[in-house]
Amino acid sequence: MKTLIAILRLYWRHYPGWFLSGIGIGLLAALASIGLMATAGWYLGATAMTGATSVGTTLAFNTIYPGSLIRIAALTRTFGRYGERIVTHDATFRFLARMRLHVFDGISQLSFRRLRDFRSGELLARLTADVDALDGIYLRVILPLFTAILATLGLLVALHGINGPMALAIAIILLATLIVLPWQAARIGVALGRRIAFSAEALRLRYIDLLRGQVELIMAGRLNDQISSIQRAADKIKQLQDQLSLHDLRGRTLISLAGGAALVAALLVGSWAYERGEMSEAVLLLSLLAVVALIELLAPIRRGLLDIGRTLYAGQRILPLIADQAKEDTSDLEDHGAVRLAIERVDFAYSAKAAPVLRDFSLSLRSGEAIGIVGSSGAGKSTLLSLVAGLLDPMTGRIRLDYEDGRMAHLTPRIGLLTQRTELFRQSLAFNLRIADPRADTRALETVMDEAHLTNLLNRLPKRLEQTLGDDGQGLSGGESRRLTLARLLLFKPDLWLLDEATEGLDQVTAHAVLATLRAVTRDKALLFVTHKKAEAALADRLLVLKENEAPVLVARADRDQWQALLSSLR
Ligand SMILES: Nc1ncnc2c1ncn2[C@@H]1O[C@H](COP(=O)(O)OP(=O)(O)OP(=O)(O)O)[C@@H](O)[C@H]1O
Repeated sequence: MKTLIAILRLYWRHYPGWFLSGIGIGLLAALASIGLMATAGWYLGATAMTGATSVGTTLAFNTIYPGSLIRIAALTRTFGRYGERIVTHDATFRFLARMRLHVFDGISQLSFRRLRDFRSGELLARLTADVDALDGIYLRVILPLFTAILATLGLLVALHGINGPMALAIAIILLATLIVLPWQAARIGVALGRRIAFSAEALRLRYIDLLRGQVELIMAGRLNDQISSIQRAADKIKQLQDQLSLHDLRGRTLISLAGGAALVAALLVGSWAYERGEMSEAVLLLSLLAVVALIELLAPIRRGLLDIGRTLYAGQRILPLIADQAKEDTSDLEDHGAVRLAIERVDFAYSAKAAPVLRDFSLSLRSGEAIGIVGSSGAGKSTLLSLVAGLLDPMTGRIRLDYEDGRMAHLTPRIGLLTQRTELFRQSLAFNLRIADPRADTRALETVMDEAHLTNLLNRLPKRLEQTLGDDGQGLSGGESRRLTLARLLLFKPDLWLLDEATEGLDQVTAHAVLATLRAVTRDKALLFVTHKKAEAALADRLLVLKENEAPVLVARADRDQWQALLSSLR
């Protein structure tokens, strides 16, 4: 129930007008449908009785008014249904598109640690299948339910005006149907829908495992096992869907029975009223056909509620991802000003059981300063960069990065991280660069390519900046890929630069050239970098030495002897 309310609140918050107009137009179409049947019933009854009683006598019967009413009702019903489809589907698609963006924003803000908890393909399922499943709540549950309840109440009020006892008899049967059947359908739907969604997820993940690990599965002779497990998941879904269809069929039968009961009750009470002269034949026929039209409105509610489990399950999985996205945009800011990084008494371990990588660790860094991190492999150098970049969360303590100018305190400084792993997309070179600045023109792109010492590469590519790259930068050498991500950072103009072995894998000449660029562009920025190389370490004002199970040591350039000894220990 909480999930249902949360989804409806989201819908209501973004599209209250569409939400209400959909129900309004749906109700209009439903009332027109009832009105059409009722007027047609009255018209038939009245003409029949006119024919029966007019033999030998002269009876006048006005066919203009009922004929016009029937036409108006028929047109209203047709246009109402069309309008309702347009409005409700448009609103739903807008809602889904917005939710997809919210879910994506939520995913992009997850810490690295939370991201690792998801299996591959799971996040894609959140963005696609789960968001799509939300369409059912409004279109197939709220809309038919509200329309049916309001139309039933409207008809009962009208019937009460015609004949109280008849309205009461119909009210008892229809209201009981409107309570019992949806409740029972929702109960079955929640249980079965959840199981179907669960099995569909298992099927999807097993497929992804099969596709990703095909070679390993073949080598280990486990391909058939994996295919059988996929088959089992598919069979399970079919079995559950058959159960759902069976419940749907039963529900339809029950609705037909309830409708039949309401009709019989209306007929009995109405005939009784007719015999006592309280109701004409035409009005009796009108009432009966109005009830028939109303019963038609009840069937869709049940089908929608049977599917509700799938929707709720999807809602439960994506609602936690939809965070409040009220971030400030700093993309328009030209002059970012000075920043200050403060790492205060941070403890970090990869899991509760793992040994801590950092213990009670503090460090501060300002714009214009450069700290190089050196030390043994596995000492936590990359981990420290990930913590500062916000990819990992400290267990205790805090890490703050702020603009020194108090007027910019509400803005988030830009962090640029260059790691060993480069992320390049199967898109043009220009696209890959413009991720950092969508408004950058060709000249700006060529400038950063030049600064990253990639002009030779650019000249080699037949389509230059429009050349499409392969997945993960296929077609480029490792060094070129890394320099391309460096060019992207140059375009991004971070306030804090985090570099993890920036010149690793580059030949000496290129490494020197890249270092010269880095020195120039980071001169008035804050720079924290990991290195094993003497030439790179010489860029720093202070060197942080990290060693496993030892307290970190900070060596300043002014401390000449220690500085020299440290540099000469590097290659
Ligand atoms: N994702 C992870 N999950 C669990 N443990 C990890 C993870 N990444 C690193 N570690 C562990 O944390 C410790 C610090 O690793 P880190 O990569 O920060 O070291 P490093 O100093 O950068 O090493 P190197 O110089 O070899 O790159 C190591 O013991 C490593 O095994």
